[in-house]
Amino acid sequence: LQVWGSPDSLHRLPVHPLWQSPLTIPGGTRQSPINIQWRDSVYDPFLKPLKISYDPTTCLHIWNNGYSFLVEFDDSADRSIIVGGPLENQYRLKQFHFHWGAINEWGSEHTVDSKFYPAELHLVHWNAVVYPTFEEAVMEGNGLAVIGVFLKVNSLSHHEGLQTLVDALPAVKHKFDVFDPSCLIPSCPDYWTYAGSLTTPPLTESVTWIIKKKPIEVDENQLEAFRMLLFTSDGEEEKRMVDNFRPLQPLMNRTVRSSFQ
Ligand SMILES: CCN[C@H]1CN(CCOCC)S(=O)(=O)c2sc(S(N)(=O)=O)cc21
Ligand SMILES: [Zn+2]
Repeated sequence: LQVWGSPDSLHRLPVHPLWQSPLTIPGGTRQSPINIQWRDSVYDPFLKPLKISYDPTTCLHIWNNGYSFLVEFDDSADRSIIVGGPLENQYRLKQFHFHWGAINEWGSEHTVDSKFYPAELHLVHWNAVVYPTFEEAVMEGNGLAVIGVFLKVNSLSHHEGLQTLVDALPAVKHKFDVFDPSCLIPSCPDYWTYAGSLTTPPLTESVTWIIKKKPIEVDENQLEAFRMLLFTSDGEEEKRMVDNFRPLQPLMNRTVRSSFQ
């Protein structure tokens, strides 16, 4: 158990079975997630705005992979891509998924000034300009780019776009016709960026992280719908899918840059 917060608060963060074994990469120097200390981030005026162009018809299906639920996209051509920001090439959208907690006190993977959000969205893209397959890109330092978006609970803000996903959750093996994930990304262009890794096995140090400064707002019922999912499959003793976030990793010799002053 990680003790979080001041001793008197004695918040005890759960360590999910996925992370009970000390899953560390021997010699890892750029692991994720990390705490983003706002005042230590360095404004980089040469960072470009991130350009996002997704084709909603590339959306394939939503499913539960035992770690999260994810929506996968047809990445056989450059139809849903991001370019600009800290990226040297354009990257193709492969999938997006979420991480969340059992309660609203925690759930995100990254923290900002040591504050957790109740959930975090990851939009995963790969460098198809340089690498012939996604599998190869997963192993290379500039192979992946993941956009992180924090979710914040505001009982007055029902998120229309998220509701489309929430409606599909009960039958998670659900065919999707079209879904445009840009509706889940805040319009505010501000982001932090740093060199990191996958936060699940294989934990490869292949991710350029782009963490949006502004969260999206969702309502309590929408987050509760995430917590109804299961880690387990039919016939197994039910285990609710919650707290599927990796513990914070050391910053080591890295600087987090910001696109804003
Ligand atoms: C449960 C496995 N999660 C992996 C699956 N992929 C990598 C492995 O691919 C095998 C060829 S991935 O690149 O889609 C990816 S991104 C993230 S995260 N949380 O860091 O945004 C985790 C994962
Ligand atoms: Zn993730």
